[in-house]
Amino acid sequence: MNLPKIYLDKMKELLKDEYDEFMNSYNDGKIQGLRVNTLKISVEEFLKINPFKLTKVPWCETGFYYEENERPAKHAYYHAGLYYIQEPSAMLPAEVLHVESGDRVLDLCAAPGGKTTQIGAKLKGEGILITNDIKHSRTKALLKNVELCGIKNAIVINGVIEDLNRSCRHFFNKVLIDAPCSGEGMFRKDPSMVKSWERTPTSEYSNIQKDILSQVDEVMSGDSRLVYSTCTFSPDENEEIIHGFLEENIDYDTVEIPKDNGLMDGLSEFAHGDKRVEKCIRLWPHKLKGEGHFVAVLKKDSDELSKIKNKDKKHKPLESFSKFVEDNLNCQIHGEFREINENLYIVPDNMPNLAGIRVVRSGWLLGKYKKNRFEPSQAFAMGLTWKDAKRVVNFSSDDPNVIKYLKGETINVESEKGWTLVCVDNYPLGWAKQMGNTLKNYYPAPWRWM
Ligand SMILES: C[S@@+](CC[C@H](N)C(=O)[O-])C[C@H]1O[C@@H](n2cnc3c(N)ncnc32)[C@H](O)[C@@H]1O
Repeated sequence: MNLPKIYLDKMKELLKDEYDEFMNSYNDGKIQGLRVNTLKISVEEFLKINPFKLTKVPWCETGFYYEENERPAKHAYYHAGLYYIQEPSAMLPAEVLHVESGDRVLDLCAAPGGKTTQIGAKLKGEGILITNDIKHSRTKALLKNVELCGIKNAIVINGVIEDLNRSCRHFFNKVLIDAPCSGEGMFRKDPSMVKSWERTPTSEYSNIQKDILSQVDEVMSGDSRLVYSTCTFSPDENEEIIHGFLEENIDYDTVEIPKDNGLMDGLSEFAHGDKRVEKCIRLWPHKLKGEGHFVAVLKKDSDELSKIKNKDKKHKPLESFSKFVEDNLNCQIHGEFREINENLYIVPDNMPNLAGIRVVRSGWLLGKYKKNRFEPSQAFAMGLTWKDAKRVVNFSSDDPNVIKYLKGETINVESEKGWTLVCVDNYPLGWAKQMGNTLKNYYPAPWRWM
């Protein structure tokens, strides 16, 4: 691989006698992984039906390596949201955020949603996840991944941290900042990143990182955890940033994470000798099977209280939704219903007032009111199980009808008239409507198999 001299010199200074070992890692193949989505299936059940050759990622209980010749994104189980494809070192930040069901979590730099989908699974539908990206175009992929994985308690927004300072003051007990960075850990996986590295100095990223961190305390509750991560090796975007943050924020300290399986300490010599940064984690490609990452876990300890009151408002959905449930489902849908522009949602408990913020999605989108009818959404299908629907058409993963359905084509099968949940091996893919001998396809156009 052709790497810029200035980068190589920097790595020599950083790695000293490990430099050659690090450089040799560029000759290895890229490392690829998938993470089982436990909102849909347990790891144990997945391993029973798994069609790939997998080996365990040591630092993530749901993470697996797959072989270079496998194509898990082309399998029907991917389209049923049974797993998310994620580079293995990128699985660590959400693991060490220690999310528990019921937490109030912010994922600030979230698109396309690798860590958000991991956090969503850990919340198990309880609590709230506000997931944000500054780029509106990137929130589309984020939203799709939230829906595909069946996450019901996420609010997807498009903004910057200042937008949340008022509405979510001291609200979150877990915050992840997976910061924009110079991406030096991506060179092996995506050599085109080298060009963008050459165009943009690391100082441009470190300014953005400092700016984000200078405002994060406003949204953190008294007793809370902050994880900062990057996929770059550059200390000015890693240890130095954490050192600067700790100097400015006396309520915070770094948290020790057990470092086994090749996880290494942060480098204090590049942070004015600040020993606190040694508790940070470096994932080096020559020390473990991963492309590379930096992760800092910080704990805030102060007695600030969340300013958010629990609004105990219950809205009733319109009759046409109740009729849809009665006619088509075997289950009841519970939660706080909210109607926004003829769309019906269930919003997470304790949802803050996000007035003035560009909200892309407010929780679980159930569907749309069309005149006197209710039309269910794709997100609704992805948040159900096959047992919830009165009419199910179930294909096995090697049935050609699966691809036909994912391509948006009409399928010839006979079943009872009405809304039907189309499944692969009992895992929902989306809606169709049985009419005569055909299933009219409601798989959304932007999701279709190309
Ligand atoms: C490293 S990527 C995030 C990857 C993501 N966490 C994942 O796991 O899939 C960084 C993201 O931060 C976004 N970003 C850049 N500056 C930001 C800012 N000031 N506030 C919020 N997001 C920002 C970028 O658009 C980009 O999508």
